[in-house]
Amino acid sequence: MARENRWVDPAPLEVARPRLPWWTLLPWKAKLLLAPLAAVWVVLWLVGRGVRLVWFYPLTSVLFVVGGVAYWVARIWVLGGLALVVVGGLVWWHRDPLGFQRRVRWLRTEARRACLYAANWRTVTRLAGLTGEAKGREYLPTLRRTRSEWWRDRVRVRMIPGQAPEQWELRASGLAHSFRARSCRVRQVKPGMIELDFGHADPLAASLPVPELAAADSTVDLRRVVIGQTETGKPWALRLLGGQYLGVGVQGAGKASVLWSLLWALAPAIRSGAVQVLGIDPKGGMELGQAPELFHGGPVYGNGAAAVELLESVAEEVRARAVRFRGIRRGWSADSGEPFLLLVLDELADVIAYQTDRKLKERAQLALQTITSQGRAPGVAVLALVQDPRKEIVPFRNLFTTRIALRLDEAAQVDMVLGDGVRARGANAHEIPEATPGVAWIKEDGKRDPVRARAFHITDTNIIELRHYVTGGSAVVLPFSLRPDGGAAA
Ligand SMILES: Nc1ncnc2c1ncn2[C@@H]1O[C@H](COP(=O)(O)OP(=O)(O)OP(=O)(O)O)[C@@H](O)[C@H]1O
Repeated sequence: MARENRWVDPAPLEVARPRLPWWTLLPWKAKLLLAPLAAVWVVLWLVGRGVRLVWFYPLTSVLFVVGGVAYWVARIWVLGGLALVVVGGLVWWHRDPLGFQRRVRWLRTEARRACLYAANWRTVTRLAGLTGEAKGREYLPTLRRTRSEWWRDRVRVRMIPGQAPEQWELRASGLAHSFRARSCRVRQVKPGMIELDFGHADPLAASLPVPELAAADSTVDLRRVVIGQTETGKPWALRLLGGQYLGVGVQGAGKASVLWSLLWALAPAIRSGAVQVLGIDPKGGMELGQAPELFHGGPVYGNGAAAVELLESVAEEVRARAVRFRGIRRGWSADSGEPFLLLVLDELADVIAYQTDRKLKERAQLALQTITSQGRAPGVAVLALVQDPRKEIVPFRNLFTTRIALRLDEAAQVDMVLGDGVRARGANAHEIPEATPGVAWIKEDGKRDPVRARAFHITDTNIIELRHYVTGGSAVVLPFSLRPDGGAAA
């Protein structure tokens, strides 16, 4: 019974009929007339493919043509020369792989394009769901220019219509795995065009020794204070004039190196009095107490009334300067005759969140909000460091124009510090290895893409050198065991 009811395919051998191109249906006379046009089109298409090939593989094309001509003229010598070049290249690569990769960038670019990206592009984009289909036609994102550096490949992509960079950001991890990279970041180049950054190595893996202190009579450009290096090898510069900085990182993330690198770069201006640094160190002086001479009037140790009063006095100065500048100048400049003020808060949470005295806590929050929101024009900047970025701890994170995420514990913390969507653009501060303190992701207001950089490594010896520099050699540095407070002050 069951057998009789079984469904039988009425046309088991019927397959999808192939769709013939429209021109095959034309009468033969029309085909004859259109034949020369079709021939011209085919030739133009071939020329276009050739030009494209030369554009993407210039070196290989030149070598191919020159090699072919030379081989035709003098066979044996060319073969010998070629063998020598190959063996020489292999020896160089074996002895100095990094130098080889740095110098022979063009070769690497073309080899990686041909063997990795062009070879797998279609399959990977299809499997990653980055292709599209409309009216029976498949749309593929186009692989454009590629550039290989020793630590990353930059791959430009023309997206298909209707696609957004965010769709690529969602697939970034899968793309990295498919193209055998450690990471993949998506950058927007122009409408419809993105650049994928496939990282293979960390250019910030080695710590950066601090440069020599600038000559005492040199001027410091407060719009460009260099405190380290970005992953592309450019200086990591802070725009102190008009900027408010929040640095967040777990214990040992290297927050102090951001602070000391900044003071190091400002040293000539601190020495001349053009910049006055005010400091609060709630950890009893463990950090700022290493160089108290750098701070105008000495740092305040602790988070009590003295710390809050200092904050309030800076807030008052912000208001007073605004009144003094009114109608005379739009913002602070060196010729105003007033020093630029930099307020350094080593552990912000201790001052504005962990206060047991509620009144002090409110006063501290109010003063700091005034400074960060109004300090730009009167020439007052803040560098605040904190371990915990939660809203309950720093309720006014958005008042800091630049946020620096050093190593963090969780992905959610990255969003809290850098803002929504920045992590999707590659800023994985929670993945910074413990072995690279001082590495950070930086997000500046008004700039779409975050930057990855590392601060200079400032040692205890450097800090002593800095103290002598700023005091003109009069700093008294006691050996650790002789310090009255067990190491904090001199
Ligand atoms: N930029 C850097 N390059 C290399 N090493 C660094 C750098 N910054 C810090 N370190 C090293 O990492 C360790 C911890 O650094 P640091 O004290 O600056 O961290 P932190 O975030 O301030 O920690 P904490 O919150 O406990 O004060 C130190 O041993 C220091 O020498």
